[in-house]
Amino acid sequence: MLRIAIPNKGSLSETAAEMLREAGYAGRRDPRALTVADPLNDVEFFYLRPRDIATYVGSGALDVGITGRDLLLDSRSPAAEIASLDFGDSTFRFAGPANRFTSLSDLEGVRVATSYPGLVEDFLAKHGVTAKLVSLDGAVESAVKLGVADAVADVVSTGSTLRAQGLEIFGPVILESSAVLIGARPDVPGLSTLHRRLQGVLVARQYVMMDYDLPAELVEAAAAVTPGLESPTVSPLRDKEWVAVRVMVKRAGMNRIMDQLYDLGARAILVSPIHAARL
Ligand SMILES: Nc1ncnc2c1ncn2[C@@H]1O[C@H](COP(=O)(O)OP(=O)(O)OP(=O)(O)O)[C@@H](O)[C@H]1O
Ligand SMILES: O=P(O)(O)OC[C@H]1O[C@H](OP(=O)(O)OP(=O)(O)O)[C@H](O)[C@@H]1O
Ligand SMILES: [Mg+2]
Repeated sequence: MLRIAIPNKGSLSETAAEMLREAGYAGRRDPRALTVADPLNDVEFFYLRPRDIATYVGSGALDVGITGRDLLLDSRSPAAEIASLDFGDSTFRFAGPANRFTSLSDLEGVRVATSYPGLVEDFLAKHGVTAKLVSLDGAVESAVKLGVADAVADVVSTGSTLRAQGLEIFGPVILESSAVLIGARPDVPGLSTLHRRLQGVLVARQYVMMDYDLPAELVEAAAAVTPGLESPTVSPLRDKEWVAVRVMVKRAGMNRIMDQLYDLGARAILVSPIHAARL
């Protein structure tokens, strides 16, 4: 039985639960439940604070988990990232009062508030800067105005929280984060199935199926536009001069590709969603 840690609340919880549901796993009926058994899939879910998930997985108490890359690094847990899950994107940055700081070295000896002290300490140490970290639980953007710190290091999504507190980003990007699947033992039974299922959900979200009809002599030119993952499926049509092509394309670029195919001579270009996939 694979024991899986997933966020019980916060920014990552809803999408993580949705991905697992799309991957065919059982979810919570009671939103306050801390565990859910899914014997049909031979897994058990543990709903935990995202900040604690790397600790549980790193200690071996649980096999795998879904958390943020920033939270994983901050925890200094020995758990490793297995795959990025393409949601919960954020950037981790330094910020300070407008015009006060320009580069990382300006942080030398300065008070920096953060709720990710492990992550920030490791980053500063790597760059040879010694700052005084002020560890806070959240709302760190208020720390400067309230006088407990000179700068902050925090998760930035839209940047509106920083702006509202009169702070500006400076210095290098500390980390580009996203939700990740983590584990401590790559060979744990059941992990490869979970990983493949989650990848199937990502593929179903990122790709669409494209069908089109094409004069047979244009197959090579069309394959250059839509190479597919392995190779496009080309089927004969009743009219021997035409073929039907079926191929997966990235959802994000599909309209540009349809235009290119149309210009090339393809007709009846149809797009349909992929509901599930195993590649
Ligand atoms: N706008 C955002 N605000 C906070 N965290 C975000 C945001 N977007 C993505 N994340 C990611 O979500 C994870 C933090 O989730 P977590 O549940 O710990 O904090 P939270 O959503 O801020 O909830 P809370 O503040 O109630 O603890 C991190 O990996 C972070 O990078
Ligand atoms: O760039 P933005 O779109 O403004 O988002 C980033 C802010 O959102 C999060 O705060 P949250 O609401 O989770 O509160 P917290 O600081 O108490 O965790 C994060 O800690 C930042 O403060
Ligand atoms: Mg928060």
